[in-house]
Amino acid sequence: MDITQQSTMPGDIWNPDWNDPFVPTVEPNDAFAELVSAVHEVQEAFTRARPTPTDCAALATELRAVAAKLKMFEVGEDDQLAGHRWDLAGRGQVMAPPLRIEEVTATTAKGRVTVGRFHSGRYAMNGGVTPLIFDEIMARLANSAGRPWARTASLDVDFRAPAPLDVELRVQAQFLRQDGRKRYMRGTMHHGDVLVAEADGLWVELKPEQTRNISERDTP
Ligand SMILES: CCCCCCCC(=O)SCCNC(=O)CCNC(=O)[C@H](O)C(C)(C)COP(=O)(O)OP(=O)(O)OC[C@H]1O[C@@H](n2cnc3c(N)ncnc32)[C@H](O)[C@@H]1OP(=O)(O)O
Repeated sequence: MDITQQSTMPGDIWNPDWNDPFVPTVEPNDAFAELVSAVHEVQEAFTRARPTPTDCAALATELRAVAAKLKMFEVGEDDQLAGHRWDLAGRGQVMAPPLRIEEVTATTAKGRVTVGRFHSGRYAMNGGVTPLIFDEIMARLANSAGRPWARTASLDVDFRAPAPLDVELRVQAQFLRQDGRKRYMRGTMHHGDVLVAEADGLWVELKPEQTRNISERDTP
């Protein structure tokens, strides 16, 4: 796939016309999506395993061989695929929980996420993972509807109930108000009817000199 075309594809959430109905653009033979899925499988299998020392050594050698192969394709951050595939859950960023954002309006965003043991604290979602999910959905909303770029200035998360693993959680964000360059956002995460976490966040619109490193491909 030609990565230079990524920022203009219909499913690109930063596209200025993106308030049109969201159409995921995963292609039938999407090899990069396959690779992301394979990395996720490694992460989950690694987390669940208790290999012997001999097997650890052999596996480390195999994984280093994979890393060496990937290094042959290294590009600059603007050109990498990970994090730039807006149509994939988690944007193809393998550290991120696989949040699938399903709907964004000018004032609301909705998504779903299921995490496994890789993102576990102890029989529940790790407390550092929940803010990752809120940051992702609230940042998308903060930067939607053609608004100029803003970065997260503060994110305050309240953990109301353990967030279970291996089941779907619903995540929502709401644009509360704008005050000059400040955009106030609110987020909630539910398992069924149970509120598992909620968040308040502040996004601050960037001044021109603060957008120097933002690539053309990421500009709404
Ligand atoms: C590549 C682009 C990606 C963009 C989306 C990706 C989402 C992200 O994950 S961003 C990564 C995490 N966030 C960051 O790295 C941001 C780091 N921080 C910064 O860059 C700066 O502090 C930044 C831009 C947020 C604000 O700095 P600056 O522009 O100098 O703000 P400043 O003029 O001091 O303050 C503006 C207003 O915001 C308020 N404010 C700023 N920070 C805070 C804060 N943490 N808490 C409360 N209020 C704050 C100020 O009080 C001020 O309010 P008022 O206008 O009423 O006086």
